[in-house]
Amino acid sequence: MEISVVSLFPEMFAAVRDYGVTGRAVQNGLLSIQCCNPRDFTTDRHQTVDDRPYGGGPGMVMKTEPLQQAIAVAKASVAPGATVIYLSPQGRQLTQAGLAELAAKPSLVLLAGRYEGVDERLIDSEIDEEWSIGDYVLSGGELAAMVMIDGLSRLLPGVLGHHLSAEQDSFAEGLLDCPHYTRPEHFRGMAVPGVLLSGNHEAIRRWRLKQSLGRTWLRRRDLLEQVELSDEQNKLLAEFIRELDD
Ligand SMILES: NC(=O)c1ccc(NCc2ccccc2N2CCOCC2)nc1
Repeated sequence: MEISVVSLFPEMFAAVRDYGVTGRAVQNGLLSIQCCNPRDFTTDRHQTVDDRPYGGGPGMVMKTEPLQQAIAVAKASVAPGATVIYLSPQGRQLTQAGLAELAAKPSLVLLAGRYEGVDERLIDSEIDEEWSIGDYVLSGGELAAMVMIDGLSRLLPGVLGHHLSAEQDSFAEGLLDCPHYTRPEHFRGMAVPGVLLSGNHEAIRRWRLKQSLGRTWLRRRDLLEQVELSDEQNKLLAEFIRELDD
């Protein structure tokens, strides 16, 4: 997957390009992340990328010319047919399903806005999709772009070592994750659930599924309503709920 980001702060993207799962994906050639800075496309002495808003009001708006030139260069630096995405609070809410859609695309250009945002005419003429990582306001689109990059890169073939962890990613099934444990076996007087020490992989699979179902029921009933449960899942959830009263 080729990604080119348009941002006034390209150095920020070291956080995904140089570390962890995404950093390894870049090293293995499974992901490429390039940056294009609109400031490099200014012609005035002050390298102006923003201007006062028509209609008055606080803050500044990002100018169209530097952005359109940066977007043109960004599109030219990735495979043709790139989807141009704008990260903003006004966008479509990003979910695991949305990430799966994005991970299937050959290339992306991500526009990270600053100031109070971008001239609407730039959005109308250059942006294919507007996405939001959640209902909150950030100082810029860079962190939202990195959240999207991280989430979709985990879905690229070959990025996660044991593919199972992506499949077992309970969020991929629409459920919350089960609890996890590692050594020591006793910590502050708390033991590890016995089933996890049993070596009985089928019992462990059922226990983990039951925990995912139960946690989703307790913490995110809204997610559970979107999931079609199998007979086994319904049975395990009923057991979990019954055991709550014990
Ligand atoms: N939820 C998200 O995905 C998200 C994304 C970006 C973002 N901020 C950059 C931004 C981008 C577009 C429009 C306005 C703004 N803002 C600029 C700073 O002032 C507030 C408005 N915030 C939250």
